[in-house]
Amino acid sequence: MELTFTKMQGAGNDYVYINGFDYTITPSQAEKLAVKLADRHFGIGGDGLVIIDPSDIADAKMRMYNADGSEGNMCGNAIRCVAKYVYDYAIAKKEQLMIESKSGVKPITVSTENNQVHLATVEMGAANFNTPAIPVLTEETQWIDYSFETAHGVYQVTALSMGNPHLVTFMKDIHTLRLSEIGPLFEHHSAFPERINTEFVEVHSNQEISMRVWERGSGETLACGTGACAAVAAAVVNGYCLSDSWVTVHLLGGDLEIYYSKEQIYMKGPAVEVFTGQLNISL
Ligand SMILES: N[C@H](CCC[C@H](N)C(=O)O)C(=O)O
Repeated sequence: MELTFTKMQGAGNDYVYINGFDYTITPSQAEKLAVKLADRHFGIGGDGLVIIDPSDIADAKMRMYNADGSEGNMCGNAIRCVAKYVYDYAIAKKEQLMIESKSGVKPITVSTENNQVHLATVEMGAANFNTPAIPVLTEETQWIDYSFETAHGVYQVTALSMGNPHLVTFMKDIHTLRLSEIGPLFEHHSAFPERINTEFVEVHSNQEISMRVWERGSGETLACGTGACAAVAAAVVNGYCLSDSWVTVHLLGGDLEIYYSKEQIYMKGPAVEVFTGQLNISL
């Protein structure tokens, strides 16, 4: 099957995008395709695969798959790129877009230059700290500054959902972390029946943090949009950052701006097309 794809990245979190308006790809095909195309040696290379489908309730629908083929419910960096694709390729040439995801419809405002999107602001919804909603298997109703035991020692963690599961821990220096060793201990821990995305955060001020992320199904990525929202939400409830103000999040792949309130989180960041291509693939 001849497939046209588009490679896009948001703060270095890169995915292969396929236009589902042109191709019908079943969930099981998408899971296999994600593993094949995400491979950085034998495929196109990326943190996963995103399929941009028609939607009955929004301008388009995002289906996101991690590099291991597992489907994620929401992806912040990818949804900005989906909005870019929908605008740039005239699926919906509007600066206020609605993009459907598995965790609801997200309103997105795009900023354009030369008739192309370069920046997008997403209404990400509210953080949910209730452990059953994340999910976390525990007697506790919330894990905020919770002492969490791993094979690598005890970490003070905060758990929350941004439509996908996140665990946030704060530390003095994130750059000496051996993430490939400790990331899987969190991702595959028995407390997380659906696994989990984990953010390791260094606080610089009440409006500036840095973070690294170990993503469920993709390993360490250069950025994670839902993860940046989770990091700021956890920083606010733990008293490190200000509520109702913008916080700059420095990630390995670039910066995201996050505005936290109890009711709504906004994420602002870049959306970049890297290249397009064709490939022949058997589904
Ligand atoms: N990179 C994405 C998050 C992917 C989450 C995925 N790893 C999962 O929840 O399974 C983001 O920018 O929000």
